Amino acid sequence: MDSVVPDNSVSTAQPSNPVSKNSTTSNAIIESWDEDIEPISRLQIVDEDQKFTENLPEYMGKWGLAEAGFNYNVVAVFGSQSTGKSTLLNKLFGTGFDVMDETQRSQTTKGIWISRGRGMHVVVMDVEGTDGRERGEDQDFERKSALFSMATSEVIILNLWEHQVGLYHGANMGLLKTVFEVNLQLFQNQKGKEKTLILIVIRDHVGATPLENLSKTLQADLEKIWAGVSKPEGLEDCKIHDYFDFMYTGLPHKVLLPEKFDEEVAKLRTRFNDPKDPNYVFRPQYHKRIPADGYHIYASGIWDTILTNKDLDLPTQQELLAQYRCDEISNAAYEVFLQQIAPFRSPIVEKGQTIPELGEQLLSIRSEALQTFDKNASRYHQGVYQKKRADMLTKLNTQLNVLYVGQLKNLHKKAITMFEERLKTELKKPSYNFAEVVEAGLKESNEYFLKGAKEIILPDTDWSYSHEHSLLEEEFGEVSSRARSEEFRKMSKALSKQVETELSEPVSLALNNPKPGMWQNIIDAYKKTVDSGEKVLTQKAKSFNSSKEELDDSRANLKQQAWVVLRKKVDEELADSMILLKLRNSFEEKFRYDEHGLPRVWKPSDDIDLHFKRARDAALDLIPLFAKIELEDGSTFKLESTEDFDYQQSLIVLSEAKQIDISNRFKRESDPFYLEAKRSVVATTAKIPMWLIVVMIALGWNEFMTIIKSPIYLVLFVMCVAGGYVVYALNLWGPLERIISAVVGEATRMAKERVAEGVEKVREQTDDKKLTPVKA
Ligand SMILES: Nc1nc2c(ncn2[C@@H]2O[C@H](COP(=O)(O)OP(=O)(O)OP(=O)(O)O)[C@@H](O)[C@H]2O)c(=O)[nH]1
Repeated sequence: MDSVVPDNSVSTAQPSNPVSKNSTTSNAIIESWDEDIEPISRLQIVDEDQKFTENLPEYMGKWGLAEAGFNYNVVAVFGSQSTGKSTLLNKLFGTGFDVMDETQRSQTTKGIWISRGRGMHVVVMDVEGTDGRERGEDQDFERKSALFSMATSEVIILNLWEHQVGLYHGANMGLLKTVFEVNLQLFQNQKGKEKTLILIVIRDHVGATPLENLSKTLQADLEKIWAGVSKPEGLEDCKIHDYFDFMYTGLPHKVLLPEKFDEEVAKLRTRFNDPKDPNYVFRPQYHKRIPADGYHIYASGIWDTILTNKDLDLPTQQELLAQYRCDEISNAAYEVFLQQIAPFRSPIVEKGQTIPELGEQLLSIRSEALQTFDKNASRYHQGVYQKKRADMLTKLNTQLNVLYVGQLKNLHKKAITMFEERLKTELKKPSYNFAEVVEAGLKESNEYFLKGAKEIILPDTDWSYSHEHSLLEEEFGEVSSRARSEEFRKMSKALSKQVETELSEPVSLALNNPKPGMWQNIIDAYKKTVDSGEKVLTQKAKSFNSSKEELDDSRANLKQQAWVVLRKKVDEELADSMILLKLRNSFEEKFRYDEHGLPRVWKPSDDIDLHFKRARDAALDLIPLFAKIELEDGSTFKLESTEDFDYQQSLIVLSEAKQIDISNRFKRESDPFYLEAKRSVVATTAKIPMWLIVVMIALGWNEFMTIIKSPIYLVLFVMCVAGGYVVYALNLWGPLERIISAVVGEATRMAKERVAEGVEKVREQTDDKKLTPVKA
């Protein structure tokens, strides 16, 4: 169980101004601690059961040392039991270690205690005395605590009475042997690199033997002990000074000369807190280079290793500590890093947005995470730190890579959309050069992508956008070729329309005036149209950056398209009804009109049969002319067939069966003309015969002569004729007719009334007669 002495005044116990290793503080001139000041809190880090405390991190924080980095030192005290170790530490550092009650004279310090020096960044360790009286002959804990102190402290205070000097056992030479041995075990591979300072404090130094003499005696003893220490292989010749520096000091009797004692202790304190003191003990070469924030892990790790009796090898321990702490620091920085990049994930990965200056922001977040890591982890074992840093960088980059890939994809999509929209807008404009539009669009979108992609390539990554860029370029190609096809399609459509317009009239004219050179005229019109179409095509093809093959294909396509349009027009013009109309027109022209184009009036003398036959044959002769598109000499226009276009077949306009059908239908249609012609001859022949006219003149001669001879009749006749002429000339037959009918109607009505009145009168008279009584 950890036992901790309660400290109710931690704040007063804490230094208000942490002392820098390189600065002299007011503590340097403090001669003794005010007895009333609350001692600094202390902690038993290893208890009687050899269990390591779990409260060290808490106490390190409480003492204000957790964030001290390397700016702290560790001192431990060794010595026999009840030699005033705790007293000395309390006086020197203002700590509150238990001091033996004078009356009891029993061991007070059990296990290992730790506290902080007042006003100093010093961890003070009070180690159980090594007398063995309380523990019997069990040297186990002595060795373990020596190992622990040596592994964690820079300065070891070796406390001994003056009268013990020169006595092997009395001066704790056995303990020193242990110290030397464990030191060799711990630092065997670091000869000369890390030294430990042993400050030998001779207590109750009365001064009869000068300190110099005492130190010489002690030094000689130490060399002797060193010689007797069994050394590892390869280190047989190593010297004590390869591993240790020694300092000696004496202190007067505390009980007999308390003031002198306090004075000397105050002087001694400057060695611990005044770097300018020539005997300053915390020289950099003694520092164990354990960052303060990792001290608790290191210390507990050392103790665990000691307990399990494994070989305690400090470099390995330092590496282990570095690994543990670097992981801890890395994880903490990584958590913050994850929180910082979280807001980017949704817009990039889920919403497909691009974030401007993403690279800069990600780099800043990554740098911050690395800086946090570097700040705390760089103090640890360099090999481990560098490796962990590389690991962390990889871990950070893995997370950032998701955003990088997402942003790259979104840039890709946006570049394509940008390109498509630009094409769409530019190609809508009235005059444009396709190749120029495509080139400008490509340049703009490509630059956009490259700018964004370069921006998000972070240093210290193997990221590359070349694959995505090549995919983008492929897609650009597809988009532009789609746009080109679309433009080609539009152009072909426009050309087809143009061809249709240009061909429509000549085809219609030629087919409505059928004659042997008809098809030649149509082909000529076709060639002319195709020529002008080809000119447009060639001009546009330049703008499309078309290859020669593409242009040739387009030309062939144009010819074919134009031919299809032509055939369509021919089919329209030579549909059944149209062809019959054309035949009838031709027939009527020859049959119903004479050579001067005047309508023919058939006379009995005319040979209707012959005329009819000629006209009909001429019309029927047109059927084979219409039936096939061929030139006058029987040859055909040359055009290449393709898979879906059979040119030879397209030359046939009317099949054999169709020709027969049209021929029969026409014959039936033409028959009524023959009959009509015949009837019109009969009608002309059925006129009033001459003799009848002569008879009529002979019979009416007397009346005619009467009118001529009588002036009244003549005048009346002339007036009637003139009146008739006026009515005819002024077109007054209608009104005259209405007047006459109105007059006749009125006259009839009046006549009817008169008749009715007459009848009424007659009836009344009849009735009167009936009513008159007969005079008897
Ligand atoms: N003669 C003498 N006695 C001292 C001196 N310093 C302390 N003492 C007394 O020695 C006794 C033991 O003191 P501690 O400080 O408890 O000694 P310690 O070495 O810490 O004892 P443990 O922790 O039990 O090993 C106490 O009664 C002190 O008063 C000194 O300089 N000279």
